[in-house]
Order: sequence, then structure tokens, then C-alpha cells
Amino acid sequence: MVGGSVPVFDEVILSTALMNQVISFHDMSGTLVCQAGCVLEDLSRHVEERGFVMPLDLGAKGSCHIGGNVATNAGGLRFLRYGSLHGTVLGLEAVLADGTVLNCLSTLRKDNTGYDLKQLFIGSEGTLGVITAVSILCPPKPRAVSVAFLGCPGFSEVLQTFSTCKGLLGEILSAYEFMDAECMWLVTRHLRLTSPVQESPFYVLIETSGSRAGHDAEKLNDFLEQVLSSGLVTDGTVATDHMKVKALWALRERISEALSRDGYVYKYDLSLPTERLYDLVTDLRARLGPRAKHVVGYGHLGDGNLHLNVTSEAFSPSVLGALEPYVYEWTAEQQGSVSAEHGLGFKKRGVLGYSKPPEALHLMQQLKALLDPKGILNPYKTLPAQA
Ligand SMILES: O=C(O)CC[C@@H](O)C(=O)O
Ligand SMILES: [Zn+2]
Repeated sequence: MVGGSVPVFDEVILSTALMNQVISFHDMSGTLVCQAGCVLEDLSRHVEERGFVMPLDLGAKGSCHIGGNVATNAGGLRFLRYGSLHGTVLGLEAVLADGTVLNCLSTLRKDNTGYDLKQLFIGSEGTLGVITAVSILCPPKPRAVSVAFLGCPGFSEVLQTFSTCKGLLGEILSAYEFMDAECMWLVTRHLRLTSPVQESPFYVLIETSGSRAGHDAEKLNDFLEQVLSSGLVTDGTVATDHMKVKALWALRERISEALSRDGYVYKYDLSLPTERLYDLVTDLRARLGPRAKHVVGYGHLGDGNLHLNVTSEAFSPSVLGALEPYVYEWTAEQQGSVSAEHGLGFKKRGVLGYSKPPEALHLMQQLKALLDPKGILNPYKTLPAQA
């Protein structure tokens, strides 16, 4: 997507893979303190055995490190429920460019003493320091999880289903994801997954997480009855069994993998006003015509986050020219973000100005110069190349 961790010129590669120890877990508060190289899925297992969950979950959970998750401020599938790492990370330890170990590994919920320095490192993509340990607040493990996978006749119905769902499911809603028909075609074709519902122009995946199965089922049934009878949803399936829940999530989580098997992929990760989120996809389909193999839209609709992906047989300068800067201008006109959850890395560092004013860019350059005067920390990434 952005090449945030990809060495491009003369970098030294640093791996934290051996720093994979859990330092402590507090059973009462759910505070986990661990080293940066812990794999997210291992941490999930560790806290789930103790009745908690990690506040973040992503498709890459089996290989991604928590240090990288925090450094990139990864969003993922639980964002709607537990919010950003800016809220759930309580503290961190980072090694600065001059070797200073900055120990801000606090486990306090409240600490209003001076500037909140840890926030600078969350989402800094390794450009201000190397995160070596983190403390994270883990929420209690929900006792009941259900997933509904639904087919919708249009994007307007996807939006109305979201409003209905917020109203009727309330506090038990934990994810609202959407994908279009082309995404379904890609996962069924390239990954041999099977669609559990009738063919539809759009699909939504709704997850509920609560503390009492009966209560959640009642709410979910009321909601389903309403959306099915009003025609917002045309077909659907519900799962509570762990394996079936996983299979439904796979349809959504593995779109990225299916895309990579379709050809060259142009990838965009945008925050847009939810009502206009899919207009860009429709617009680009017309703009690109037969030059593109697929133009797909999917993502974390509940967070206003569109994953726009375009595939072509091979890399084509003409396709790229039709996409950029058009996509960025379109996003800026909507006051959106050109990177909702994947950062800027190497490939997108030049477009930061579409989402931030010059004054903010200038202050970012000053912070970088202060913390990394020799430019040795993840060089060539995040900030635009200086003129
Ligand atoms: O590859 C993408 O476009 C997005 C990947 C990831 O953020 C997802 O939500 O599946
Ligand atoms: Zn995503």
C-alpha cells in the first residue's frame, strides 16, 4: 500500500522479532505490557486465555508485530468498537536517534502531566524513534459474538442499513464492513471462497459483541426483520459458531489477498464522508473504462474508511495518470484523508499536503529535525522530500 517498511536505497533493516516477550498482564484492569516484536495473534491468544481481547484486529494478525501496529497506528476491524491506538495505548518505550531510551511505558489510564509524548510515536512510522515496548489497555472478552453477512441492492441501502443498525443494535455493534460485487467475484474466483448469500451489488458484514447471547440474538433478530422487510437487505446469513464466524470474516479480510492475484494493484486507503464514499468508485470505473481490470470499493464503512483498489494486467503509466492526482484531488475536495489507516510510507509521502495544511507540514518537519537531526530513522518515509 505505502511501502512504509520497505527499504528502498541505503537503509539498515532493524528487526524486533526476537523482542517477543510479554512483560506483564494485569487481570483486573486488562493492561498488557509487552515488547515490540510480539506477534498480534500471539498477544490475542495470551489475553483471551485471561478473559480479555486485544483492542485491535487485522487481516495480518498472524505475522504483524505490535510495535509496527503502534508505529503505524494501524486501524483494522475493531476500530468501530474500541477506537484508535491513540486511545488504547497507555504507554510506550522508544529508542531515540541518539540512543536515548525514552521510558514512557506508563500503565495509567489518566496522566495529565505535560505533553503526551507517546502520541508522537503512534503513527510516526518509525521516523521519530524505534518503539521497543508498549502498554495497551485490553477490553474484556465479549461472551457472545455474532456475525451477519447480508446482501444489499445498492449503496444507498448499505448506508440506510448502517443507520438502522446503529439505532437497533446500539452498544453491541462491533463492526460494520462493506464490499462490492466485484470484491466478491475476486475472493470467490481467486481464493475459491464461497458466497453464503445470493448475488448482490453490495454486501455488508455486521459483527455484534456483547455479554449475553440471548439479549444480542433478540436485538439482531429485530434488526434483521426490519431490514429484510423494508427491502434494505435482500438476503442474509447469521453465524455464532466460531468456525462459521471465521469463514464469514474471511470473505472480507481476504479481499486484499485476492486483489494481489488479479494483476498489478493500485491501492488507496481513504477517509471520506460516508454518503459520498462509493461515488468515487463509480466515477473511476467510468473514467478508467477498459483500461482497468477491476475497480473495487470495500472497507470499514462504520469508520468512513474506503479501500479503493484498481487492478490492471500489468503496471500502466496511463492508468496511474488517470488515477493520480485525480483520487487525491477528489478526496481533498471532500475534506477527506488520503491515508485513513495505512500511513504514508514511501509511496504516499508526497501527497500529505492534500490532507494537511502547509503549517502542519512545517511543524512536522521541525519535529523530525529535532528528534532525528541526521535523518537516520526510517529515512525517505512519511514526510515529503524537502525541496
Ligand atoms: O489492501 C487494502 O486495500 C486494505 C487492507 C486492509 O486494510 C483491509 O482492511 O483489508
Ligand atoms: Zn483496512
